[in-house]
Amino acid sequence: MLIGVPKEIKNHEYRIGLSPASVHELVKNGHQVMVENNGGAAIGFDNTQYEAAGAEIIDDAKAIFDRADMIVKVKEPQPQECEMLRPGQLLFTYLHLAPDPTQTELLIKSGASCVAYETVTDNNGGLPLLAPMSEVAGRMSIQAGAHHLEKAQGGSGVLLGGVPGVAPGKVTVIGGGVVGTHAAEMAVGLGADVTILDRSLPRLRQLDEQFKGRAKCVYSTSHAIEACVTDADLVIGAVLIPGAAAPKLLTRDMLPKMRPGSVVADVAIDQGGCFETSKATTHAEPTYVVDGVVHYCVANMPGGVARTSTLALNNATLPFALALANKGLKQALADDAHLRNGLNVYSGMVTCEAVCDALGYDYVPAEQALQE
Ligand SMILES: NC(=O)C1=CN([C@@H]2O[C@H](COP(=O)(O)OP(=O)(O)OC[C@H]3O[C@@H](n4cnc5c(N)ncnc54)[C@H](O)[C@@H]3O)[C@@H](O)[C@H]2O)C=CC1
Ligand SMILES: CC(=O)C(=O)O
Ligand SMILES: [Mg+2]
Repeated sequence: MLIGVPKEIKNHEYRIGLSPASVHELVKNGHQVMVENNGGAAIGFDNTQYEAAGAEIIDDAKAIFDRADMIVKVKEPQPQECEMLRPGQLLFTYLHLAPDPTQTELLIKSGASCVAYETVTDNNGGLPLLAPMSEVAGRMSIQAGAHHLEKAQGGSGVLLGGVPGVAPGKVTVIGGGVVGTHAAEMAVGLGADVTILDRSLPRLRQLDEQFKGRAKCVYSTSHAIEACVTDADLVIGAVLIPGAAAPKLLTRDMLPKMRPGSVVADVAIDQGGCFETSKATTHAEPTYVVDGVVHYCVANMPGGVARTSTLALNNATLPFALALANKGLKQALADDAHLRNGLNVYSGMVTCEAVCDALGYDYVPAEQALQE
């Protein structure tokens, strides 16, 4: 198969779909890989490393989109990238379609087959291609939150760990999945006073076992969320209903009850955000203020630590990229129900039920779409 890896074009996005090691693996399996000129240069993967791994360096994205059977990316395709996709071409990347009607429409129009990292599943009920970036974003959210609590950044001037004689800052984490757990571990590590809310009792039991009293584990109701949020210095939004738009759990009326300069970091922003007042921001301008509360809503947080993130993402995506390249889309999806769950758009049909629910499309199950 001829595989194309364009350079990412989203604001401050320095990750790349395939690392040199992944290219080497695909080439060893008999495939050809095209990488855009300097696609990984910003994170120390220069053209010579890709060439040594067997890739061909291509000057512009258009030539890659024109020729490749499969495009491997990181972020959802931007409008100009969607325009370059063509019928039958395979796109393997994050999509986050439920909150994004424009991208969904463009992918339907393209006729391409679009497999979304974030809806591929595993045997344990997890999302193996989302997990590595959730680990990164969860850990980063505390770093970002601590930074924006500083006065010079518009924050309240609270040090999360406190000092002897001064109580630590309070961190509320809404959603105790991968993002939430990694956020809580970092916050606990800094010495903060941490509360995690989740609506899954089995998950709360696991968290209780893991944190052994170092974090409070609370059942998520709107009443509990309001009590924890209004007492917090830093709130992390980390809920997910796979494929679907995030529920709005932190509502606008709670903001005036928070201490001015408190920070809310909505990691779930790529699914539309779980705070009513969230709107996506970029690494260049990560925050804005509503009712005195600093909002951090960067939709591609792992792009900020792009080298670590590219390596972590490739560890998870490579086996699936290999399966798609070795077997072709139809056979790879027929053989693996978990990978099949990643198919969101196929030949103009929307094959992810949660996306159809959010955007009003007729749902065509992947099995049915693939037969047409
Ligand atoms: N902004 C960014 O750069 C990044 C964003 N993300 C996003 O972060 C979000 C969370 O991802 P993961 O932690 O991997 O998901 P996950 O599936 O591991 O965890 C989500 C948790 O939310 C809980 N939950 C659902 N409804 C809830 C409610 N009403 N109250 C409390 N908890 C509730 C679930 O029980 C689950 O434990 C996703 O939207 C993901 O796309 C992930 C990586 C990077
Ligand atoms: C998960 C995601 O959207 C990201 O890593 O940017
Ligand atoms: Mg994202």
